[in-house]
Amino acid sequence: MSSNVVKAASPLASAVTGAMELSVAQWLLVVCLVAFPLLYEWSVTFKYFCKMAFYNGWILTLAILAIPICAVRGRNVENMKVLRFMLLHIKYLYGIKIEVRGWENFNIKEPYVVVSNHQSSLDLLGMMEILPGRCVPIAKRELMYAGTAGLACWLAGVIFINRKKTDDAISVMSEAAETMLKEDVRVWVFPEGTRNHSGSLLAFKRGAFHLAVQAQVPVIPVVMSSYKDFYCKKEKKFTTGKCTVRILPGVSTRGLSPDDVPDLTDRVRGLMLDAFSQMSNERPGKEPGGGH
Ligand SMILES: CCCCCCCCCCCCCCC(=O)SCCNC(=O)CCNC(=O)[C@H](O)C(C)(C)COP(=O)(O)OP(=O)(O)OC[C@H]1O[C@@H](n2cnc3c(N)ncnc32)[C@H](O)[C@@H]1OP(=O)(O)O
Ligand SMILES: CCCCCCCC/C=C\CCCCCCCC(=O)OC[C@@H](O)COP(=O)(O)O
Repeated sequence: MSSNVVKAASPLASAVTGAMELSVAQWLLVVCLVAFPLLYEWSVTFKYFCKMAFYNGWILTLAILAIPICAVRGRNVENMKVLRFMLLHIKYLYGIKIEVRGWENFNIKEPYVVVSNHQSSLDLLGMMEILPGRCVPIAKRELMYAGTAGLACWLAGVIFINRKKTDDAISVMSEAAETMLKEDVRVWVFPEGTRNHSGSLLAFKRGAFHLAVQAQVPVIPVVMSSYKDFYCKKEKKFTTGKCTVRILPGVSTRGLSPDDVPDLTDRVRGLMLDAFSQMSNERPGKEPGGGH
């Protein structure tokens, strides 16, 4: 009988002895492996930071793969297709369903300027979902220095502007107007100029509209519905959810001059604001037309 007790106790004893032999680093690893999933499930804030860190980290990692592929062609807007292809799956990783409406409005052969609202870096998902061929975004210069992502963007022909130097930004955009026509390129601009998660649209900067008038090409407004139901930076909330992307009919600039830019800007912003409000009223749990 005593030998049975010894037999039964020995695995336990060896487990206890084994545990006592763990180094501090191994203990820390065990604690982290247990604590991480618990914290992830219990803390909305912890989940938010993990998801955002992975989002940025994953993009930086994917860019490592994209760089050699893009480098073969050199700096070329066709490389944007490579970035798009590499980023398209991210919505599945995050359980974000994207519904697109108005595809037909992109059926224009000539170049155009796309203008869209800018809520967060998550806009990249909606943008990649619908990015037309030969279309490059205008981005703040700081993004060029975002490690591998910056280099990938540069190789894909992203147009960088220095927001602190208006004259420089304007001359880069004037060059872009020429490039659009000479090289059949479309340009994507966030006319709010900065991320805005206020639930409305900021005043629009006029650069995108000057660009369209200078090149005499249409402006195509794109509106991404509010992320409020699944993402909120202030509340540190990031769950799964649905986003609707609406491509609105193009607005012609034919015959317009720089004097018409303020009016054009207001008109396009008005159209986008209407669409944004309408889409906000269609949010799950809300009756279309304003009910709660
Ligand atoms: C595998 C993975 C790899 C990684 C992949 C990652 C891909 C990422 C790509 C996504 C990138 C997204 C990046 C988003 C951003 O960075 S948003 C921030 C940058 N974008 C903008 O700022 C665009 C909008 N800004 C403008 O258009 C501004 O007008 C700007 C030109 C920048 C100037 O701004 P500012 O200094 O604030 O001045 P104003 O807007 O007040 O303008 C001053 C007056 O100048 C007139 N103006 C403006 N532009 C022009 C022009 N082109 N020609 C002539 N005149 C112009 C403007 O009308 C003002 O005059 P008035 O007041 O009207 O008299
Ligand atoms: C070695 C350096 C490493 C730096 C790491 C930087 C981390 C960045 C990592 C990945 C980049 C992800 C690309 C996301 C693209 C979205 C760009 C974006 O949303 O920019 C914000 C800009 O529109 C407005 O900026 P502000 O709201 O004015 O601010």
